[in-house]
Amino acid sequence: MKLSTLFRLDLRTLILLLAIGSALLTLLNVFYASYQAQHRLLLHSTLEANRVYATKLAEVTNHFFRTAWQQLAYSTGQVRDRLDDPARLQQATQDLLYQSDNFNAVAVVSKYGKILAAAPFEQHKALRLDTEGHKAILRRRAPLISQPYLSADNRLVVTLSYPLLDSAGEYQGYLGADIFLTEANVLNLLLGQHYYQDGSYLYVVDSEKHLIYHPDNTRLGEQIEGNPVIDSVLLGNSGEQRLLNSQGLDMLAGFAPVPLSGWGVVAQRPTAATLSELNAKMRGIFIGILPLTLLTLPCIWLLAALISRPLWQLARHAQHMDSPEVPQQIRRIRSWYFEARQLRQAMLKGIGLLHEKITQLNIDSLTDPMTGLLNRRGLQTMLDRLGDDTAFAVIALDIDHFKAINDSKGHAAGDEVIRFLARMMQENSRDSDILCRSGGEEFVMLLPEVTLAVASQVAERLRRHVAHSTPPFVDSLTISLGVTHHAARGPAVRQSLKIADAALYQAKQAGRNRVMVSPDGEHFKSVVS
Ligand SMILES: Nc1nc2c(ncn2[C@@H]2O[C@H](COP(=O)(O)OP(=O)(O)OP(=O)(O)O)[C@@H](O)[C@H]2O)c(=O)[nH]1
Repeated sequence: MKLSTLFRLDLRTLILLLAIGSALLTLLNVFYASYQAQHRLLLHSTLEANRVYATKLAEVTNHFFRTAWQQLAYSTGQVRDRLDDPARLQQATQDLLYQSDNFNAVAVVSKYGKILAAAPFEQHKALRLDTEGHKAILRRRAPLISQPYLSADNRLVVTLSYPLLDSAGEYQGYLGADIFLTEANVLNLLLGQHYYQDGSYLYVVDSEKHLIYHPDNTRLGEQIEGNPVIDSVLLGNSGEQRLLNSQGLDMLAGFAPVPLSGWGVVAQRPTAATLSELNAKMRGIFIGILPLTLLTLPCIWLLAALISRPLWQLARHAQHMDSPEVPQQIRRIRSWYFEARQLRQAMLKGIGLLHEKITQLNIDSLTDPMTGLLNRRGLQTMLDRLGDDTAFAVIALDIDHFKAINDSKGHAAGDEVIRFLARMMQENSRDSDILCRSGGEEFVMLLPEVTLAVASQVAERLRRHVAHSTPPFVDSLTISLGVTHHAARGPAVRQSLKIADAALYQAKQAGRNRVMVSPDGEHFKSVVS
């Protein structure tokens, strides 16, 4: 089955579909484009915000280390050359611990690894530290920030140390300040201000990719592999990146290094959380414009219907252009815009020409071209129109000795004489009479609603006029006529025509130039004027 038959689309449906379809498509297009633009903008702004935030916190942390070392440096000045004064050492450690919230524990350690003073854990005094971290501090003899390590009492700790030199510049040990990563500490204070409710969070890694700070405390100390952002920040880079993190989550991350500690700060937000906000917003917009859209669609529908209506009506009438009522119906179509008006005018003109042509063809097919009288087909058509209910008189007539005219004056002259007689017939008849050239020089006249007596007078008058006329090419012209009457609902018309012919024959036989009347084909009577 053809597609066109399956979907019988007329112009009106097509315009409606096109108008509503393009309106909806435009709407969807605008909606999609704005979604895409918002999507790009949101991802970009989230990445940018995270980068700025990570950079800020990295700077704050770096600044903290600088001031912490200054604090340690100041305190080492207090205890230098007094390592043999336990009370003084103890006082200095306590002062360092309590003058700020920066450290969870402070200790003075001798160059042999022995704790000379400790706060708040005074009982640790005289302990010897032999962890790798402390050995490294003693070996390096420089301000250091340790890797996170498990302390003797099972705490995850980072130690900031500052070397203790006597007045001669001789290395005596170090002043160490611990930050307990799993308990309340300065890093929590610095980093914990982050706003977590929108799904974003912050974490810090040390130079060996251990988590030093993370909202999930249980992950502290965990070493993270396979995270491109961590790899980048530990190379000293700062920036922003969309990535799949070590747990396979799509993240929007900003990152920045902490130069003094070699740590990296990463602020990130799950992409899904970011986009869900956008989706909710777009849903809101969609719901917001929905009423207007629903209101617009009927308007578009109405407009499309108004535009298509005249075209649709014109197309419908075009299917019946030959019908006589169509021009009137087309004139009534309200063509309210230029193109429809032009189309209507063109159709009316076309239909007018068509009807003219049809009428002309009809006339041609029923008319004798030489005389303009009806031909045999025309006569039959008129008889059909009269029908059975109309009575009429029949006059059959014929030019006398026409052959002689033809022979002596020529065929063209004979034609001219025939035309002359046709004009005489027209002049001697009424509009309601039916005049026909039934053969070469033979004619028939039907006189509707006319009695035999009147028809006899008409025939006689015509005969007289012809006989007294001045015909072309010949000196005189006479005709013979046979008259009869056809009654309503009478015998067949053919029969009446035969009777008129018979009467004509009798007129010829009786000497021509006369009228012979016969009511029945058996009795004939010559008309005398
Ligand atoms: N010029 C011309 N002659 C025609 C036409 N049709 C028929 N004729 C001629 O008309 C003549 C008719 O001749 P006939 O039938 O013998 O009749 P007639 O000479 O009129 O003699 P009657 O009728 O007995 O008086 C013939 O010569 C036809 O050729 C026509 O259209 N034009």
